[in-house]
Amino acid sequence: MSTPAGSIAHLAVETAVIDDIGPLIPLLDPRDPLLFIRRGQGIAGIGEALRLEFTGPTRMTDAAAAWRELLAAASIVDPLGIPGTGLVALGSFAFSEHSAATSVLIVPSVIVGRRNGVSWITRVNTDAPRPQPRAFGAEYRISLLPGSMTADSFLAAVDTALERIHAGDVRKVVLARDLVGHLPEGADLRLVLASLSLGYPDCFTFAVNGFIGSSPETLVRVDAGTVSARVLAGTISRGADAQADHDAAVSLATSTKDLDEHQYALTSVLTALAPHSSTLATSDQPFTLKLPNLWHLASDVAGTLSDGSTSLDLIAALHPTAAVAGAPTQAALDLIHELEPFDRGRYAGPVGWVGANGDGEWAVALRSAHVSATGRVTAYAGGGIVDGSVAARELAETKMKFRPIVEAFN
Ligand SMILES: C=C(O[C@H]1C=CC=C(C(=O)O)[C@@H]1O)C(=O)O
Repeated sequence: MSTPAGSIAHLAVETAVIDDIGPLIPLLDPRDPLLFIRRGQGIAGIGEALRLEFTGPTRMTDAAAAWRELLAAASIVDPLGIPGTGLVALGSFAFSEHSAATSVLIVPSVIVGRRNGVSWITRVNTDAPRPQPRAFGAEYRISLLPGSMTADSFLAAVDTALERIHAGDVRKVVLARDLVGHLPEGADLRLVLASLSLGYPDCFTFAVNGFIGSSPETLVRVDAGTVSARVLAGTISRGADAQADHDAAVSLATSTKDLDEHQYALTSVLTALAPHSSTLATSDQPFTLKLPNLWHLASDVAGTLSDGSTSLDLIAALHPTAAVAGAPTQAALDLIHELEPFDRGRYAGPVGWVGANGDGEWAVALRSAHVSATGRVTAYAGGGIVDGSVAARELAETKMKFRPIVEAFN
């Protein structure tokens, strides 16, 4: 059951164009940053005008309903009307309906953004001045060490998953493991965000309510009546030189095991979006997406929205895709619950933003870490297990996927 923490307030929202805002990360709160950017474009939030909290199986549909209610009571001046201007909430949702983690929509008091050379500021119930960059705090390094799922227990869990696949209980299941560490007193989280956005510019670097990361996967984007997604599943390490790198990409693109793993994820996205969109299209074959740490099999999906769904309605319809759960979905979720000794929290859930017209951009929260109020850091990475998977290779794959977060904290 979801429980919005605050009553739906009246929000007075005003967006204005400003001179180039410059880098967004130095403007953020060092300990409680709010951010969603890719290639330096996107939005940053300072302060909180409103926070809505949700839990349980209806956390996303409740958020969609609360957002509609909020909009009806808001007055919005938005001369720009481009993605990210006007009333915007940043959000992050728990992976599991059983999670103890709270899902949130946060309307910042001040939002600054940049897109296609245009910078803007949005003020919500405030006449606060334009935020100024603040010097970064002292550099720090922390080690992230195995948490409740050790390497050995991960190997055993993958073998159990393979037995269940061979028994016909499930066709694909995504298993993750955790790494933990502790921040020094007063640590500036913007240093981690700066490192992620510099190292992984093509990923969505995000920070919402103590949850940070850099995800390559677009769960859904809704923009002026169009809907799109980038589905990822299937992974191989980058080669040590140009030839080995090329060979790695070719071997991924022709691997039956990875193509199967990818197809489950793609089918789950197409099935979830079909009732909401016409002209839904994707390529015949996935392409290989190059990231600094690995190659992924990727499919871009695009269509026209046919039923006026908001981006929040669509994350509710899509989550969890087979890129982070498996197939069939419920059997995979049950197996994840059985084999993973932790609550995923908001790892692998939707993270992104929604605007006043319901448009928005949501990533699958991968390559991420939760930072608790006491400074405990918990990072997660997982991989899809299908017939043909090998436990030791899956463990190596999680190491590759941890690299962005491990290196950003180190
Ligand atoms: C579950 C994760 O990645 C997913 C997304 C891309 C590729 C994946 C894979 O090849 O297993 C996973 O489905 C993760 O990064 O923790």
